[in-house]
Parts: sequence; structure tokens; C-alpha cells
Amino acid sequence: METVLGIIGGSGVYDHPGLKNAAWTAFDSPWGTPSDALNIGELEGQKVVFLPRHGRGHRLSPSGINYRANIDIMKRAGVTDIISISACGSFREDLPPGAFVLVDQFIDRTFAREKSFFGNGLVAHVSMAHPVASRLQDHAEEAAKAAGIKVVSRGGTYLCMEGPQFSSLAESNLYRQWGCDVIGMTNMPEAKLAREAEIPYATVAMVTDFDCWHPEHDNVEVTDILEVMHGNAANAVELVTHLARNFPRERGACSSGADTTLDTALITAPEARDPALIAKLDAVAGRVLSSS
Ligand SMILES: CSC[C@H]1O[C@H](OP(=O)(O)O)[C@H](O)[C@@H]1O
Ligand SMILES: Nc1ncnc2[nH]cnc12
Repeated sequence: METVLGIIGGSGVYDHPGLKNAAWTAFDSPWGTPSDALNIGELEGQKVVFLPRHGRGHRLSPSGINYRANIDIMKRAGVTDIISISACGSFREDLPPGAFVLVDQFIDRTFAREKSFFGNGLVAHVSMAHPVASRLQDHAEEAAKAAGIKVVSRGGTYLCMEGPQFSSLAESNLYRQWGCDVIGMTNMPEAKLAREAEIPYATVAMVTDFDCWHPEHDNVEVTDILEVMHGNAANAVELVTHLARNFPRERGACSSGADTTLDTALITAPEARDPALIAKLDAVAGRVLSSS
């Protein structure tokens, strides 16, 4: 199968200037309104589908993003792999602003978002034990190094908070005690939904600030973040360019099983399934539902 690299650009990353033969293409989704149209084109000979998570102009707040529609339209566009590019705060002295963290674990503290494509009428439980595809991390790591990014951490735990306010000092200290490395507001439920849609997912988290635990940086402000974000965004563009250049054009089987996760996840008996929900799942779960 030919690979189609999906890029979800977060704060500061609303497009990729190197996309060739590109067109912003609107997709409808039975899950509602996605953040934006998809910019579909080619980068370094690789087919790429780009989605600005907050929409162009950063219109959408983390809680207002329709994560289900976003993942659904990426699946409809044929995306085989997703790289999430995200701004984040850091809980570690050795991950200062400008550092890139190739996250491999998440803690989900969000509470006001739709988190599953499944539910009453078709219940499914997918594993989130290993939410990130190590194969994608390998490519992202290689690309980050080739892009000359100075601090690149392989692995890290991303605490996803609801927001939009930043953490209190007590929360920031608590998350550090939990062993979290970075904090953001968007990668959950995005990673969960990508897993349900059988799209391998990996996060490149770009540190913009020290959250508020750090004695010398005891307040997070968007104006400070924006300054760092512009440099990070330029590095992210470079990283994605290198990633596309070396990305395998043919997709092999995913050792994590992320691309076949629904084989073992559905629990509702076929005769008890809701036809209306099955219809909405045509893209996300068509691979397993069309044959059952
Ligand atoms: C601009 S600071 C807070 C904002 O930035 C991050 O967004 P994204 O993950 O899409 O890069 C963070 O999660 C918040 O939404
Ligand atoms: N400190 C922080 N907390 C949550 N989301 C962020 N995005 C960037 N910095 C952040």
C-alpha cells in the first residue's frame, strides 16, 4: 500500500510552505465539522496531507476542536500515518524551550471532549498501552537530527490537560511528581482516535516554556510562547521536509499492530449493532465492518 503521510500542525504550524501541487480540499465528515480543509500535495516526492489542528488563523480552542471529524477526514483522504506537531510546556530542566520531544506516552486529563468513534450500538475497546508507533518515531528522530535540531529527546510522557487555562502551580508540581515530561492540551483524544481509526500516530512535541513549576519562570504567558513558537515552527517545517524525503513510499505491516487494532476490539454482537452508527464508521472502521 502506498503511504500517505498525515501531518497535524499545532500552534504556530498552520501549513507547510514546501508542499507542491497542493490544494486545500474540503471534506465532509459524519462526525461534524473538522478544523479546516486538508492541504493535499507532495513534499520531496511523498504524498502529504496537512491539517492545521486549530484551523488557519488559530480559530479553535483545544476543547473546541472536533478531533473525531479531523481523524475521520484524514482516514477518508487515505492517510496511512500521522505525525502530530505540538507546542508544549516542559517539566524538565534539561528540556528547555526549543527542545523537541518525541513523545511515547500520554496521560489523559481531558474531560470535555468526545473521545471515541464507538459507543452504544457498537462497543469497541482498543489498547492504548503503546500509543505511539515506534517506526514513526524512528523516522521522526532521524528527521529531527537531519534538520539540525539541537535538543531531541527520544521518549517522554505528555500530560494532556483540558485547558484553555494553563496549570496552577500545584498541578504543575503534581504532574512533575507523576514523572511527566511535557504538557499540552491537544494530543488526547487525538491519539486515541487515531488508534481507533487504525492510523499509526506519533507526536513531535516542541517545548515553548517551562510551565509554571520552574522557580525562574513561574508564569506561562502566550506572548512569551509566541516568540519561541516561531523558531520552533521553522524547525518543524525542516523536520517534516526531511521526514517526507526519507519516508518509505510503501507501507509495511506495523509491528505495534496499530494498523489492525480493530481486529480484536469489537465486542457488540453483529445482530445487536446499530446500523446508523455502522454507517458513520464507514471510513474509520470500514476495513472490519464491511466484511462482518
Ligand atoms: C499556544 S500555547 C497553548 C496551545 O498550544 C498547544 O497547541 P498544539 O498542541 O495544537 O500545538 C497546546 O496544546 C495549546 O492548545
Ligand atoms: N505550559 C503549557 N501548558 C499547556 N499547554 C501548553 N502549550 C504550550 N505550553 C503549554
